[in-house]
Amino acid sequence: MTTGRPSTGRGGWEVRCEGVTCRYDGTTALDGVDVTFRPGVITGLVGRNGAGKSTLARCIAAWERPRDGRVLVDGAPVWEDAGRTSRVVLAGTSGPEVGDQPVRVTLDLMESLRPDFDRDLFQDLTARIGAEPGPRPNRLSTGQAAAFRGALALAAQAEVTILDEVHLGMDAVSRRRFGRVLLEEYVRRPRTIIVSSHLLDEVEDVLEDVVVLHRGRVLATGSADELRERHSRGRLASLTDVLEALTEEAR
Ligand SMILES: Nc1ncnc2c1ncn2[C@@H]1O[C@H](COP(=O)(O)OP(=O)(O)OP(=O)(O)O)[C@@H](O)[C@H]1O
Repeated sequence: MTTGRPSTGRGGWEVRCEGVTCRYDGTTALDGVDVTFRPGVITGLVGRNGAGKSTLARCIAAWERPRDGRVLVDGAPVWEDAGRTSRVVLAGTSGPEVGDQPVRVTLDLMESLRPDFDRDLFQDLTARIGAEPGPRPNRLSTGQAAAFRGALALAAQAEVTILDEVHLGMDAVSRRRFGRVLLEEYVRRPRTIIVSSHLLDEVEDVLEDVVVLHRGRVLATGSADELRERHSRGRLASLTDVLEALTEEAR
């Protein structure tokens, strides 16, 4: 797609980053990032601490405007395009919840901002993950809040869904259930999913593509299987092995 009008297909939208550069007072968080996330594919955005993953996630979701370059979602710039921003959802370590208000206020907000947000699906997802939403979001523990945000993001049924360390704080059972629910929802309604997590061993099985960031630059992209095979020495490499090898080479 190259027109300004978003496509209405249900398979998820392509995300293309062209020369995306972001700086914070002397720190270059992203340095000319050129990368494409394929539509309808689950891609892992991986990298060591400070690599720029969260900054890239925020640029894709139009929470942050790159100093240079641009992010194209479904072929057109995402920045200040409500038809696109409403269909790119980012769940991270902070979220859209209205902490000190009853949960229904957050659900009302999601319904007004996200065209395909489904309240019943949200309730169903929290039950499947085993995370009761509680009376108010600010009374949730770290892990409960993470599961709450993950369920909100999936219930938005957005064409582009970004999960940035959404697993952080979830206990092992919640992480396993969330992973299962993520796949079930993806199969039920395919969309473009970008997953950033340091728990690579736990998420790597669901990743089809991988983008490796290092010091604000793209070190490698490709299918997860290709990258694992390329870095295998006698035994099949894990994504942690791939990340270690690539970032050592780049030192
Ligand atoms: N608001 C900010 N102000 C100043 N520097 C920032 C800010 N946000 C990020 N940075 C810097 O930008 C760089 C990239 O940070 P970012 O959070 O995107 O990395 P990350 O890959 O998500 O890291 P982690 O895996 O540790 O969460 C880091 O050097 C970080 O210190």
